[in-house]
Parts: sequence; structure tokens; C-alpha cells
Amino acid sequence: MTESPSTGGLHKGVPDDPFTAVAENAHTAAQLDPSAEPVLSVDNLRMYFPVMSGGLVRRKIGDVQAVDGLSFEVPAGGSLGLVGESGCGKSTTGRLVSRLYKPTTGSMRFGDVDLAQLSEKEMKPLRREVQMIFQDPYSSLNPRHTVGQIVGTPLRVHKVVPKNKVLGRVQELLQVVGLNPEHYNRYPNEFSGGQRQRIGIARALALQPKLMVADEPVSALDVSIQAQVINLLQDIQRDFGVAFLFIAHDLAVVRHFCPEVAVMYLGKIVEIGDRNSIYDNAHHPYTQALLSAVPDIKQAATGGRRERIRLTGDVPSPINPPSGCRFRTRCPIAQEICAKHEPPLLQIGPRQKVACHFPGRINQPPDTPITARMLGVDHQGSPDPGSTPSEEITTIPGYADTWFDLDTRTFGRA
Ligand SMILES: Nc1ncnc2c1ncn2[C@@H]1O[C@H](COP(=O)(O)OP(=O)(O)OP(=O)(O)O)[C@@H](O)[C@H]1O
Repeated sequence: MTESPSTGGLHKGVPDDPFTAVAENAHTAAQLDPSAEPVLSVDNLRMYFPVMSGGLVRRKIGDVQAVDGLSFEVPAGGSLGLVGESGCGKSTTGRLVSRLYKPTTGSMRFGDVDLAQLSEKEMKPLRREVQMIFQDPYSSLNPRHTVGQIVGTPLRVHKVVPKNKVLGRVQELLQVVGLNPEHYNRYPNEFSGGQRQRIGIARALALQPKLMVADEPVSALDVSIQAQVINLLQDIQRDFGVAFLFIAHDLAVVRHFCPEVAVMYLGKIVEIGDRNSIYDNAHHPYTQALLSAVPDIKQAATGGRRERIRLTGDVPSPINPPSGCRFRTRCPIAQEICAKHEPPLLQIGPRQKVACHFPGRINQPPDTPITARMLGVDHQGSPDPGSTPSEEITTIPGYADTWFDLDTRTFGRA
């Protein structure tokens, strides 16, 4: 199944891609290639940071469950967006995939290897393949190094080109990212914010990675500059076939750049799907709440306004997350079962999965939990001697050919 092109959905002459509407010179939105094989397949990934007691004898007294059982795929040459409020574990996920952190458990299959299992030494050659672009171009570039040193260092460390060819390659890379190749002798403070981000991109591109983890790559930049940098990332993706794990809190930027999106809450994916599934057909109340904060250009064009769903309270601590569904303490439709059982991340369409006991369109949740029978419990979440838990609840990193049908409440729809 292919999704309808985002910018093709014209409504009274207004594109339904808010980013293209605001940023006039932006390219058209990136499109999904449903036949692309995964370049990265993440399964049940966890990162727990130990919490230590104070005092002389420091003991472990708990864990920050920053990432708690993520499964997803990034298609080769494509982009998966990772969104969610601050503190939900997006950056930690990016750092795990780049192996700046070693995960507590889980796997990260990349080609023939599991990045999660590799030692630092074994990781070294693979660092070429997975590169990271950081949010803050001011702090991620060493101010005492020239642009030539910054972009040339990975070439020298990984011996990509002979020493006497490094400068030439640096100049090529500067040209690719739209900087003057003669400026290799300048220092980061001589460049604007957008130009510094281009330097960071040239450094990441130097090793011709298969995957780039971009952690809020444009959120420190003005909107007009954002469009230029996003255009550059799209050009790089097209010309070099690089895949992106694209982390951002700005849903309009993600909608534009990423044909597929995963929504995180407190260390877990609550909904994942292609662009249409997430932006036009979200079934999780958290996704709906996040989206309700974004101006809807289609509705604005007809004078309508999207109803704002206000979440009450703060994101709970990942040291002691709520029982059952982690979102339930802020969820407008939570019921008894939500405190007792964690909802499985269930595939409900060809490219859509949701983790909720009551998934539905906005203001149309089902009357009874869709998960009760498969979990072997009654509608309140108490054990139901009459039913047994389903063996069909499995979470794979990608999508299966069949899924759970919300209308008939049976597995096997295709
Ligand atoms: N090194 C660490 N040690 C302990 N806790 C950490 C560490 N790094 C992150 N955390 C905690 O893990 C949780 C997830 O943090 P993370 O930075 O991944 O979230 P995020 O969604 O990227 O947020 P933001 O957008 O603010 O960066 C937070 O509660 C954070 O305090």
C-alpha cells in the first residue's frame, strides 16, 4: 500500500503540509518507498540508567527507564521520525542507535550485525556507517578547530582517503553542503547558525554513512533557515541514499521530512505508522493531543479550527512510571483496565500500530477495551476465567501482512 502524497492533497490551493506552506522554498515532502528493505531493525530496545543513593557507600536504588522496549525499523534510504514531549526518550534512542550508549537489552540489527552486541573495538569500523547530526551547531563543533580540521578528522581517522587527498575531499564535501570550498581555513564562529549546521552535516557525510541520526537538527534555527537545511538533508538523502532516524519535537517538520513516524511517551512507542496514519488517522489519545497543538492548515483554510486537547499534569518520572499504560495518568479516556495492564503495540492497519486499550478516532473511543479478550481479562482488567491470553500478540520491528481488525476485533485482516 502506498500513501497519498502529502503535498498532493491540495485544499483550496493550500498544501496540507504545514512546513511547505510556511517555508516557501522548501522541497516537496519526502515520500515513502514501501518496498525498501530496513537498514536498521530495532527489537525490544531498553536503556536503563542506574540511580545511585547519596552518601559514602553508593548503592543502586533504582533505574531511569529512559527507553523501555522499543521496536521499529528504518527503511534503507528512507526516514523514520521520532516525536514526543521532552524527556520521553528520543535522544537516548538516537544515542543508542549511534552506539554512544550501549543498550541495557534488546537488539539493533544493521546489515549482518547486531550493533547492541558489539564491543567498542568491534564498533569502530561500523562508526563510519552510522553518523549523528546534533541539534546545537554551536556546541557540537570545536571552536578551536578550522572547518578543514572538523570535516577532515573523520577522513583521517578512518583512513578514507590518502593524507594528501584529505583537503580535496573536504572541499568537495563543503561544496555538497552548500558552503564555499575555499573557507576550509575558517573557524566555526565565522559562520552563521545555518552554515554551522551545514558544517556538522558535511562532517557526518564525510564517511558516507548508510544511516544518519539527526537529533533536532533544525530546532535551533530560524524557520527560513530550517527550510534550507531540510532541503539539504533531502538532497543528501536522494543523492547518497542515506537513511535518517529523525528526532524532532516539531510535528510539521517531521511530517514534511519523514514518510513514517513513531510517537514516544515515557520510554515507549505509543503509536507508529506512515504519514497518513499518524497525521490523518491517529488512534492514540497522546498522538491526538500532540497533533491538536499544531495548526491545521486544511481546517484554517475553511475557517475551521482543530479542537485543542490539553493534557493535564506533567510527564511522570521514568524512575517510577505508572503501572499498566504509562499515559493513563494524563489520558482523557483512561479506565480501570489501563492501570492494570500495559496495552500491547498492536498493528491495526497495513502500516499503523497503536498501544492503547481504547484506540479510536478523536472523541470516538470504543465503549469497551479492544484488548480485553486477547489479554484474557474482563473489561475492568480482572482475570477472566472464560478466556485465555492470545498468542497472536507479538511486536515485530516492522509490519506484518495481516493485522488486528478494530471493527470485528479479530486478528487476520489483510
Ligand atoms: N545519562 C543519563 N543518566 C540518567 N538519566 C538520563 C540520562 N540521559 C537521559 N536521562 C533521562 O532519561 C529520560 C529520557 O531523556 P531523553 O533526553 O532521551 O528524552 P528526550 O525525549 O530526548 O527529551 P529532550 O527533547 O528534552 O532531549 C529523561 O528522564 C532523562 O532525564
